Amino acid sequence: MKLAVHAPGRLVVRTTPVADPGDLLSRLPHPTALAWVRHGDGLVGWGETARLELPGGHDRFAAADAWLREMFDPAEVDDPLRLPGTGPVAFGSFGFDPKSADSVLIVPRYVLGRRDGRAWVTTIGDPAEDGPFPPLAGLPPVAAAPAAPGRLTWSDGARSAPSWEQAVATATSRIRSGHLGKVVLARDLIAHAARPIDARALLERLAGRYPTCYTFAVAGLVGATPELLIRRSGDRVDSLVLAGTTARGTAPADDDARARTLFRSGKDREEHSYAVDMVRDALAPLCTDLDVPDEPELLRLPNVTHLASPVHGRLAAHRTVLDVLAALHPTPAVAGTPTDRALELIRELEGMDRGRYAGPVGWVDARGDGEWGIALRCAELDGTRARLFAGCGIVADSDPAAELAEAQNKFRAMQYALEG
Ligand SMILES: C=C(O[C@H]1C=CC=C(C(=O)O)[C@@H]1O)C(=O)O
Repeated sequence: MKLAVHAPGRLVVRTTPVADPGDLLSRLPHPTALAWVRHGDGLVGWGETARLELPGGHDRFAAADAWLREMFDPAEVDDPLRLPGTGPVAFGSFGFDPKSADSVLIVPRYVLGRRDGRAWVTTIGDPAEDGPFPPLAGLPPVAAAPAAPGRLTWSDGARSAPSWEQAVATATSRIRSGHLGKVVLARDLIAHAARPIDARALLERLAGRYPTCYTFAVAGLVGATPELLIRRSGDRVDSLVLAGTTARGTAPADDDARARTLFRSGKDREEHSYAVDMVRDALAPLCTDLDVPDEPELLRLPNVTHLASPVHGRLAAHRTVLDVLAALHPTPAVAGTPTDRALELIRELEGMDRGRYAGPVGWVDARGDGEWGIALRCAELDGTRARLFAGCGIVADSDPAAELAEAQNKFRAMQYALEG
């Protein structure tokens, strides 16, 4: 089922410790950036040693895992650090819908990483194809500042605001009639820029304003997501389940009042509990210990406050991060409950293909460690065009106008990144 656009022979991989690089993103030499950064730590990559584009299907995670193992298992690896993210890695971004053909994995030629005070560069190549392959001798230089996209004009995506509100109203009536419990409906918005959009300019702005989020770029999908779908480090797994949202207040007292209202809101707690229950049910069979909080906490971001449940577990047997995310995706934070009915309603009501928005995005290494978020607060870049996405969980009591306002607030992360 797989279509390998470019797969090399035997890889030679060298990881070398380096001095603290400072801002990882500033060292990306081209606009075709790969990135996964939070609080300054993470991985950035450039160049392309191998690429896999996958058609749709529920088995796309297993196919990706098998392809990586075929390539990474026989690799000649020199990795004195042996940390999550050292040695060979792939960045990836999967289509949201199992019917979508948009999933992509990229093994970069160069990776620069930092984790807990240690930094490294990794060179990944195929000497048979590339000739003698020079590893990076040290830190790559700081690149010239990327150009901003310039003047922007905006247009609706698949649905205008009133048409999307109508879709939300239809969803609430289906939910009230007992057809399903929750569905997440999204809309898209198009930005047209004066100049080709350089992902690096957006990444810098997002990482500066949203340091607690995971700022990412994979094959033109760029964003800063607050939602960690799964992190695997050895037998430990962590997830941060988000669902339930309010706008930030204009002053501290107003902000606190909004946060309290969110915390007590039956509608938002219902939205949240669908997501937490599903993550618990998906992880429980895979874990010996699983810690799921009884009550959510509040996660405050510059544009919105979310209900958040941090989940931690220990894997019972060897599973790669891709095995675990296959069990989790799509959660009710982005699809709904029950999943199949929610997916059908999304296809019927959104009037668009989500592509990789709301799909898993992140990285995986040869040991099966990795970090994957849900691709939210993001845009798909194509030359001078950016397609932004935002979605909202809909339950029986959802109000279309309030959901539209919530989607506008979620768009603000990428609007800020583009507009500065
Ligand atoms: C679907 C999105 O957000 C999800 C994550 C957090 C809160 C959500 C909500 O309150 O609706 C959504 O479930 C999005 O940002 O596009």
